[in-house]
Amino acid sequence: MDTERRTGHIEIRKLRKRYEPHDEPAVDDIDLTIESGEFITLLGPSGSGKTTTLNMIAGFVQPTSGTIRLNSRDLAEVPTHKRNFGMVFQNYALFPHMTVFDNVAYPLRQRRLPREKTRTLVGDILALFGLGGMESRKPDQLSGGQQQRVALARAVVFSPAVLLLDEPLGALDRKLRQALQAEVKRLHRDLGLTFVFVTHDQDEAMFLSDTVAVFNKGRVERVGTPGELYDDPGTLFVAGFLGEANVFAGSLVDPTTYLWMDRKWRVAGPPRAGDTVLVVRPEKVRVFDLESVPEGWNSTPAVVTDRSHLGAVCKVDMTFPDGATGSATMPTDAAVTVRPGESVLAAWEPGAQAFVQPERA
Ligand SMILES: Nc1ncnc2c1ncn2[C@@H]1O[C@H](COP(=O)(O)OP(=O)(O)OP(=O)(O)O)[C@@H](O)[C@H]1O
Repeated sequence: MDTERRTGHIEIRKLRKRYEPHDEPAVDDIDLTIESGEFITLLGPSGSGKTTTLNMIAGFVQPTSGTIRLNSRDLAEVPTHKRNFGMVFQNYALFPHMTVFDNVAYPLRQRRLPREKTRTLVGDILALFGLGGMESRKPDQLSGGQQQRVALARAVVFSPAVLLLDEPLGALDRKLRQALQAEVKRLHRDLGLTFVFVTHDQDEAMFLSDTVAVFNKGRVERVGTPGELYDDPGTLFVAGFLGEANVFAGSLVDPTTYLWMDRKWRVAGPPRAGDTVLVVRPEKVRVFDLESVPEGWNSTPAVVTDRSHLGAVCKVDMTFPDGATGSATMPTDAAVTVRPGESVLAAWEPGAQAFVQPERA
């Protein structure tokens, strides 16, 4: 079987990159399996090693050690142009002197496809991207969004095994970015191709991906579906990077009781070993008058510092007795009447809290 024609299944094992002369590796022994046809996003802050990882998959950067396999084949000796990967980057990198048609036809001509076949494939893919009728324009006669559509069309026209995307929408304004996100998602559904997408934008990652791999300081801190990572982030870093979290660092006194300051809270399910920090998402927190918390809920006193109307939701910012800040969000019509300066009880159901590992040094 011609393995390179299949949609790509990628296996990354003990992959490491250390750039000379730095001591700290940019990518530190990561393991990651990318399923065939999956949309995976490498998400993390600037400098966490996402682009280095993508560039090692692409073949632009030589790993210091470790292996990358595509459909079981070790890519160590396979040069970039033989990996059969489509690529899209933030800066469109279209050929400025070529027309839209020639830009998109370029990878097919390189592969010496017959002229008629090239014409058909380019026509089909331009239609898919809503670029019909623009064949003879040059890139500088297109908007930013259209240029990025051409770049996407060029990256998938030759049916690659995998599409690699490095912050492809980073240069676009918010509205356009959202429109293109929807197109990228549709494209993935239509093509059934493996997508590996790099971003530092958590909302973009959550919206697009089947699976998110969260990078922190050169390591993959956690891998899961957006829902899994949000509800059970596993580490304090992931809890804070994917959404907001109220953080309480106390201790488990017995399997059903968590002690924080002088508060004793109920534990719904026993935490995993090492998961010592309790986190609660703001939308799980409700704010009550003192002494009126529902039976069985966990609660802490708090002082309201701000209340803001965010359209669909209302956000209440608070300070807790340990001096930490936190928040609660609730539907605007939940009739919250609290005012800054007021003392309240912030409360949640035990099932709504999660336990995570503290931040690693
Ligand atoms: N060519 C290079 N030479 C030396 N150091 C590099 C090189 N490329 C990246 N680095 C360093 O490796 C680390 C990881 O960078 P990388 O670009 O992979 O991170 P990233 O998560 O993609 O961040 P960003 O979103 O800012 O690109 C950083 O500390 C960076 O400074």
